[in-house]
Amino acid sequence: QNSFRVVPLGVRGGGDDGNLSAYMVAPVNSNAYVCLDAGTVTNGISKALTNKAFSVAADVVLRKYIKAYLISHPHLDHVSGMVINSVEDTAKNVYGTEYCIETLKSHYFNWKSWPNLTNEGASPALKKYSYKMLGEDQEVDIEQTEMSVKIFKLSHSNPYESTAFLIRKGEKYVLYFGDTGPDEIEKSDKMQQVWKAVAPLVKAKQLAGIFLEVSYTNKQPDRQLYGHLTPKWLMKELNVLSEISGAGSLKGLNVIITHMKPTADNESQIKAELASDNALGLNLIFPEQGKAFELK
Ligand SMILES: Nc1ncnc2c1ncn2[C@@H]1O[C@@H]2COP(=O)(O)O[C@H]2[C@H]1O
Repeated sequence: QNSFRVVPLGVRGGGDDGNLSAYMVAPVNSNAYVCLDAGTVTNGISKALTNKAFSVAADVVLRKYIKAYLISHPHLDHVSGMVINSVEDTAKNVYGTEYCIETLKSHYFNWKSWPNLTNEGASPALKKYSYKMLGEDQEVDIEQTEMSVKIFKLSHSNPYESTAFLIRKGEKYVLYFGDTGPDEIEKSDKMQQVWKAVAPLVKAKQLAGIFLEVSYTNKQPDRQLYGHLTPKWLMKELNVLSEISGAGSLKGLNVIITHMKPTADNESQIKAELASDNALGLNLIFPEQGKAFELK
C-alpha cells in the first residue's frame, strides 16, 4: 500500500526562479499536505493543475491543501515562494529550527523585506503565520495533518545550518534533507547521526523514501561544494547508511534527487553519474515540477 503522495512545486537548486525547492507531501488519499521548503509555490501549483495533479482551483491548493510549511533553512531559494504568497495565504504554522525561524523573523518578515504576517518579531505582528520552533529529540504533530515530524540538524557550508525532516504517518516514514554537504567536507557528523537514527527503519522497510540533494556533478571540486553533494558524495553517504542497516538493505529504496543546479548540462550529467554508480540498487527518482508521484 502506498504511503505518501508527493507533488513537487519546484525541484531545481538555483537560477530557475520559477522552479525552486518545494515539495507537497501528504498521506495517500489525504488533502492535508505539508510543504517541505517553499522556494517556488504558485508556479508549481499552476504546473500541477496543468498536469491534473489536483482537481481544484489553484487558490484552494495554496490556501486549503497546504496546511503547514516546514522550512529546512532560510536561504532565499527555499523560502521565497512562501514569503511572496503569504499575503494571499491562509493562517498556517511555519515549522523550523530556532536558527531558521530567527532568520525568517529578522531578515524576511521584518516590515523592511516584507510585511510581518507572522506572530512574532517586528511590530505590528499580523499573526497569520505562526512560528513553531522544532528542537532535536522530540517528535511533534504537524497540526491539521495526519503526520508528525522529527528533525535533525545538518551542516550546510559550516557553520551555517540546515535541517532534515523525518515525517511519519502511522508506521511509515519519509526523510527529507534540506541542503547539506558531506560530513567529511563539512567536518561534521550530522549526516551520520541521521543515518544511525533511520537505519532501523530501513531494515524494517518502514522508510518510503529519502529526499536528498545533488547540486553538482562529480567535476565540482570538493573545495567548491558550498555545502552540497555530488553523485559521488551522495553514494558515499548512503554507503554509510548501508553499513549500519546491513548489506543489501538499500536495494529498491526510493531516493528522490533534489536541488540539481540547472547550469549547462549539469542535470543530465548528474543523472548519468548516479546511474553508473548505483551499486546499492537504489530506486532513483528525478522529480519534475507539478508531476505527482507516490511512495510506498
Ligand atoms: N564562496 C562562494 N563563492 C561563490 N559562490 C558561492 C559561495 N558560497 C555559496 N555560493 C553560491 O551561492 C549559492 C547559494 O545557494 P546554494 O547554497 O544553493 O548554492 C550556493 C552557491 O552556488
